[in-house]
Amino acid sequence: MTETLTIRRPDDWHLHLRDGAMLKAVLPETARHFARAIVMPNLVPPVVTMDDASAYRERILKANPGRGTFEPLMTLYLTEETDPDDVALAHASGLVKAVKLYPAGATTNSSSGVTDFAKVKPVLEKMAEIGLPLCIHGEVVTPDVDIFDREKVFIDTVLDPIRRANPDLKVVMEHITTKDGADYAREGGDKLGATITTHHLVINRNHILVGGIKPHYYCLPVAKRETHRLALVEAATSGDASYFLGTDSAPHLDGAKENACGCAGCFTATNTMSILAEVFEQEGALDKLEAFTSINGPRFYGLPLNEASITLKKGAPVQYPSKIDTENGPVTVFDPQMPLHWSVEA
Ligand SMILES: NC(=O)N[C@@H](CC(=O)O)C(=O)O
Ligand SMILES: [Zn+2]
Ligand SMILES: [Zn+2]
Repeated sequence: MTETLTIRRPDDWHLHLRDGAMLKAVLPETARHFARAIVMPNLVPPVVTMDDASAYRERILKANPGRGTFEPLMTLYLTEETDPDDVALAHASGLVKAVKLYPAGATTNSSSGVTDFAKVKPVLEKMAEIGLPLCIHGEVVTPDVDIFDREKVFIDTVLDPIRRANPDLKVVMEHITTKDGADYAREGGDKLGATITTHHLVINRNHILVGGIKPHYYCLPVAKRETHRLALVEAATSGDASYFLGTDSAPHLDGAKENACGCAGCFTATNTMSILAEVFEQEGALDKLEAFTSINGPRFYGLPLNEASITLKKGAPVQYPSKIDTENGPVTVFDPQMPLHWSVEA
């Protein structure tokens, strides 16, 4: 007997598509299975204004010829100079679905991010007023805070004060990696959501460091100890409306990862749905997969659920490429170190 699972077509609520040759190479990997994605604005230079977002959206659509209906949901990169009126206009036009807050220096291409939170107060107030969500990379960058504690300290010292000062602001805690993050999101009411990545459901910090350093498992926020991974699995598979998929699929050329100063990001677009089905099945929670990938996200963002569906089929271990090629070199696909039995039917 073949087992199949049909769910609404999934969306990715946190995705890096990059630009140019990389965009061309990675976009089909997402468009194959996903209907929509919240596209991260951390290009070089970043996507700051409505005009930037509009031009970037055109480049994405052009890179996806004849591949159906993939819809990029655009975001703006919050800087200390961001103009609240430009944000409001971008939202009103329907172009922009969220604003992204990077603490300056926290992650890849975050140097134009925020250091002085007082400077972005007018933008946050405007966003609360118009109902535009703020997506947050939640890590402090102060050198005295241990990298494994950056998320928890951020919640206590930055996120909670922001939310108290702006109780109507919709906030997404991006790529949570701790039990503290999962608990805070669950208790935060309907104005607070959290994305969970594919890779943080699979790896803990041992995968990065035991038996030699594994650059393809290095991402930010860095994977934490096993107790935290288990809390994330529990959260994602619970069906709780606070949690939704944001793969944070973040391609870098192999040469930039396999490097004395390797950059952060795991590329999971290619095998995400197979990995998630495997993880949810192991938890006896396949019936909760659709909530995580296809329902909780659009509900939070106030967008319609996808009417189209995908069917996953269980069988012999799935074959997927270990790398995808770009004009500038290969990008390694995330290796979950376990056989995957669920494939997405074409
Ligand atoms: N997650 C990562 O490790 N890297 C992301 C940036 C981010 O999402 O923080 C990237 O753009 O490469
Ligand atoms: Zn991030
Ligand atoms: Zn990201």
